[in-house]
Amino acid sequence: MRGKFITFEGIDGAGKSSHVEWLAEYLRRQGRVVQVTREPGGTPLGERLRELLLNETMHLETETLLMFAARREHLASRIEPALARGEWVICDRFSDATWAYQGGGRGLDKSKFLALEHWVHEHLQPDLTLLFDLPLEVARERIVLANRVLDKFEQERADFHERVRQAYLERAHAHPARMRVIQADNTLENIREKLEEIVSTLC
Ligand SMILES: Nc1ncnc2c1ncn2[C@@H]1O[C@H](COP(=O)(O)OP(=O)(O)O)[C@@H](O)[C@H]1O
Ligand SMILES: Cc1cn([C@H]2C[C@H](O)[C@@H](COP(=O)(O)OP(=O)(O)O)O2)c(=O)[nH]c1=O
Repeated sequence: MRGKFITFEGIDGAGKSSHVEWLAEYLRRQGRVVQVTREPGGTPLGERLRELLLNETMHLETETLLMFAARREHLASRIEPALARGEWVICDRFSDATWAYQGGGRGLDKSKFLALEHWVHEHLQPDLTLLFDLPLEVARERIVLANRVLDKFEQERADFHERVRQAYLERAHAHPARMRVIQADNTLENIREKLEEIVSTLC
């Protein structure tokens, strides 16, 4: 049987990475074979593109095309084969991030996003997308506390991140069967309980 494809989304500092490995372990304890991966990245070529995407300034369409180029490679060499083998794939960000960051944040024309999405993965969408949502100030505070080096996107102004957040919520509203909004301004424990409940509906 084909495996399940789960993606994590949300603004920077929402807490996605804190739950990705935890969810993988939770599913492994239930006997699933689980791969954890991320975008941009997930393949040797994708990781090289990630370096460029997170550090170099470039034209918005170049940025969008490189995100989808990395995704094409990721799907072909890693995600699709794993799902076909019956494995589950958990991916830290996928196309909803392009919708939110390049579309909402930077103002990419929606029709261009939709054309690329159709080209790159017309027949595949995640089985479940967990959208970590929280007020911008809480996410910012967490990033400051973690003392992490900020990449190109994290260095953007607050209004950029607010547009990203709103674009994610708009997308979740348009795809209620696939996307579940997690109230991420909550304790790790409460969030994990919620994730267990949601994921149990997939099994
Ligand atoms: N529910 C939470 N409550 C408090 N701090 C959290 C919570 N979730 C994550 N953090 C902390 O916030 C920071 C950012 O979390 P992270 O998982 O890296 O976010 P993301 O991957 O979404 O950017 C980390 O230092 C993490 O320990
Ligand atoms: C997948 C993807 C990510 N991004 C951005 C969002 C993030 O700021 C950045 C890298 O994501 P992420 O891996 O979440 O960074 P970190 O490990 O620092 O938490 O790339 C886009 O702008 N578009 C995309 O399509």
